[in-house]
Parts: sequence; structure tokens; C-alpha cells
Amino acid sequence: MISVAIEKELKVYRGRHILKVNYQFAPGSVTKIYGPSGAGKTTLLKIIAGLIHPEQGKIIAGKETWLDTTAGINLTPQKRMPGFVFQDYALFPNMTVAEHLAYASTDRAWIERLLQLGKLDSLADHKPIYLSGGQQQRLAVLRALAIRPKLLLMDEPFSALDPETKSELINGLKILFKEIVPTVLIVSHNPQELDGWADDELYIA
Ligand SMILES: Nc1ncnc2c1ncn2[C@@H]1O[C@H](COP(=O)(O)OP(=O)(O)OP(=O)(O)O)[C@@H](O)[C@H]1O
Repeated sequence: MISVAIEKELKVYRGRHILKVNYQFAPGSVTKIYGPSGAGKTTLLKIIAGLIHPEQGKIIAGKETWLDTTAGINLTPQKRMPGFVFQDYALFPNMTVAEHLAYASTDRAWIERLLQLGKLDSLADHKPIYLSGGQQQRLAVLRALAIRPKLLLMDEPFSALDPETKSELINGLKILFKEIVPTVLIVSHNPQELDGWADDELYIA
């Protein structure tokens, strides 16, 4: 169970907006997170990962307290270690596809499976600049999976994919998730793409 109770003042143009979330994510569940642009969906994922610090809050993952502003507890992102798919991918320009995955895992068979899942096996020696937008996005997803994360935070992970590629990737992810059983949070502007997959949904206003 990942239990999140946070408050964060967002820096919005001409005003104040408080992001307030009180939610529990069941172990192994897939939750879609949706809501209007600027509501704070990306900020929420970054707060859970430990990349943004909220003014107030508590985050408990299983038996471990990741954040407790009252008790002064704030685990680093490295200690929380979620898989994170950034909205802008955040790939390393000087690393090839294979190097991105080798950086995260030494399990060659696992890396091979991921490359096949993302249809990037024939592009393993390419750097991001030689990949299409959709290929870059798939690499960002594969890199997040390489560590076999117990918590997977994905920010618009399918936005650059055509419908067929998207549905193939989602089918592959469903199989992989049965093995690694991560708790998954997916921010999506197209919530229908998660119909029949997401167990739960969280609206951020
Ligand atoms: N570290 C931060 N501290 C305070 N405010 C922030 C911080 N990072 C971003 N913001 C502000 O929070 C607001 C919400 O941004 P965020 O990217 O979380 O929204 P979003 O719901 O993901 O939007 P979109 O759907 O357009 O991607 C923005 O106005 C942004 O300027």
C-alpha cells in the first residue's frame, strides 16, 4: 500500500493553487490520474518520487515512511527508487538505447525482453537523436522498467504512440506487470486508453 497525504502550494500565474491529495494506492494496482492541465498531476508524481518537497505531508510505502514533514523524515529519490517515466522522457543524449538499459540493470535477458517489448531491439546501438518521438518514449518506458520497480510512476507514457503501437505496448506491459507486480500510477490526458486496465482512478482538480 502506498499511502499519500500531501499539500503543496503550486506556483501558478497570478494566483495560488493548493495541490491537496489524500489517497491510498493498493499494492499491485494500476491507477489512472487525470484532471485539467496545470492541476498538479506531474507535481504529484514528483512529490511521491522525492523530487519535489511538499509543505506538508506524509507518504508511507508498505512499512517504510518516505516522507513525514512533522517528524522531519524525507527519503531521497535514490532511497525511494521508483521507476519514473518523465513527460519529456529525460533521456541521456550521449547514451545508446542499450546503454540506457544497462545503466539501470545488469540482467541481460531482462534487457533483451524489454527491447523486444518496446520494439527497439534493432535500434539498440542508436542514441536518442536518431530515434523517432515514439521510439524515444518507448525507451523512457523501458528504462523505468529495467529496475523492476515496485512503484512505477508514468507521466503521459503513451502520448507519442500511434493507436496500434500503444495497444501492443500496453498488452506487453500487462504481461510484465503480472511478473513484477508493481504499484502503477499513470497520468493520462486520454483516460479511455486505460479502460479495462486501470483498477482505480484519481481525479486531480
Ligand atoms: N516545484 C514546484 N513548486 C511549486 N509549483 C510548481 C512546481 N513545479 C511546478 N509547479 C507549478 O504547478 C502547476 C502544475 O504543474 P503540473 O505540471 O504538475 O500540472 P499538470 O496537471 O501535470 O499539467 P499538464 O496536464 O498540463 O501536464 C504549474 O502551474 C507549475 O508552474
